[in-house]
Amino acid sequence: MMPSMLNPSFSTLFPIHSVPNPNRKNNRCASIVASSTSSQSPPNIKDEARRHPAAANNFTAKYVPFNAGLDSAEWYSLDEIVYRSRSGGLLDVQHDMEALGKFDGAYWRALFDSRVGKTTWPYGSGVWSKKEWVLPEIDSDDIVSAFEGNSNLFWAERFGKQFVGMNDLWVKHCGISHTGSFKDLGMTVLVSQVNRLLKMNRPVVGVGCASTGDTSAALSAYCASAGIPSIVFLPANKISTAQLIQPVSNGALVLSIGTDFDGCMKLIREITAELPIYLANSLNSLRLEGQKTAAIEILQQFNWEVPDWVIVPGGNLGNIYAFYKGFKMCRDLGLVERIPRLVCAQAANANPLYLYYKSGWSEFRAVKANTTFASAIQIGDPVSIERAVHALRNSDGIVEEATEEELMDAMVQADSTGMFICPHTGVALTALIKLRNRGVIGPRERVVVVSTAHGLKFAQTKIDYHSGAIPDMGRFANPPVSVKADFGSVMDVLKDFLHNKSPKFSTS
Ligand SMILES: Cc1ncc(COP(=O)(O)O)c(C=O)c1O
Ligand SMILES: N[C@@H](CCOP(=O)(O)O)C(=O)O
Repeated sequence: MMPSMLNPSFSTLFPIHSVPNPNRKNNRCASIVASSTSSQSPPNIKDEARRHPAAANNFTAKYVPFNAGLDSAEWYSLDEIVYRSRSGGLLDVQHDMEALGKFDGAYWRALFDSRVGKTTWPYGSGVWSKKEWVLPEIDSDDIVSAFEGNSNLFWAERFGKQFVGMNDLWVKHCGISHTGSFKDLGMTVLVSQVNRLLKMNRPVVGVGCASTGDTSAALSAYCASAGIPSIVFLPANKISTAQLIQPVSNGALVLSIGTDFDGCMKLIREITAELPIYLANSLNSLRLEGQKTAAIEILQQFNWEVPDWVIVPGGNLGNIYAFYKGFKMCRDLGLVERIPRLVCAQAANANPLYLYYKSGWSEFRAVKANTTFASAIQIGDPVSIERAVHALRNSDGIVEEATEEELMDAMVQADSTGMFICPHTGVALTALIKLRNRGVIGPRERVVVVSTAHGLKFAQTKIDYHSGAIPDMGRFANPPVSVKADFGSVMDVLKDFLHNKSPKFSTS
């Protein structure tokens, strides 16, 4: 690897510029930009980016069969429409690591750090701030972005101390995002590439996915933003109202189909093989290039220190591999020296990976996924099973599962410490509780739990828990108290409450 002294400085190669205020009079940049825009329109951040093109570099990426070596004879340009290898296996996006490795870890750390918190197009996005590692060849003009990523990584102090006896527990809140889940990270990449393909007149009439509610929300939003038709296949009555209204609002063609997610996934694969509809599920390895940036962001937020464990809820199983890939690239390119141990957490009602893990990776069987409150991971035949196994085996990883009561109680307990998490994050927290109880994770280890969606998408599930509507559940319910509208009745309730909270408190 080239020592940093020999490298051109990153600010020479990738200049960072402040963005002019298009409304400001006598804007210094206005006259320069005017030549590239219509005389009527004020300059915007894309115009500004055009004025400062990144220096030419030789970074490239291509599709290869999953797990192929660096010299794979089978490969495809990212401008081809291909989801499977010749043998029908998964694909992976392979970067030119030799070209990237000409710059040392310090260089990449400084470059990525320099882009955080800016509005420079497209680097203000947490995904596109790592553009060279994501889609190095795409023109910045073709990118469709809502400046996703850069999600908060917060210290879960009270949950850590009270429920798992830990002082160094963190939550990476990928649900605080444009459409309320981590899917935005992958969808900005996929839809940007489709935007590019359309400009190249490639045969694409729209983009489609099967979904348990979050992929469809992200797909419809990014497509709507770029004016590209989107089509979503949803299992009827199996996603939350908040998730359903997202693609409806964004103008997608919404098909509510009388099957489960696995049935929808099978259908979309058949349909995209027949019609020029581009497939947006994580079977398409482009998505994972965006999702892997959450792992890079975690390292960055810890000032490039590596946590001991990262726990990720798993369904179709693309994300666990995306995390592995992000961590591995950081290690291979010298940004950090090791990778964390990964835990994939599944709902016991939809646990094919867990069963495979328990069999010592000897026998994989798809299952019929049963209904779970963690509805976005109600998946029995995950498309990325090989990717997940690779990630876990190479990170000394573990698979855990959570029953319905465990995942709901964990969610509610986390909420009681000030979070408002989704049930899938409840699955991940259950895995943490179990691994702490068994002593696998130590009290002083640094753990990151990945929160994958916003709790507001699952408000009804929380209402059902707290109102006692779910049989045999609700140990930690906190239902509203109905009280008559008079001073005495309100005082009675408050005295009772304060006395129970603190027996020392006495109002008599
Ligand atoms: C909220 C949420 N959490 C977790 C997952 C699991 O991610 P993956 O399918 O990549 O395993 C999904 C989607 O599947 C999801 O929507
Ligand atoms: N939870 C997902 C399921 C599909 O996963 P994908 O990553 O393959 O698109 C969803 O929200 O649809």
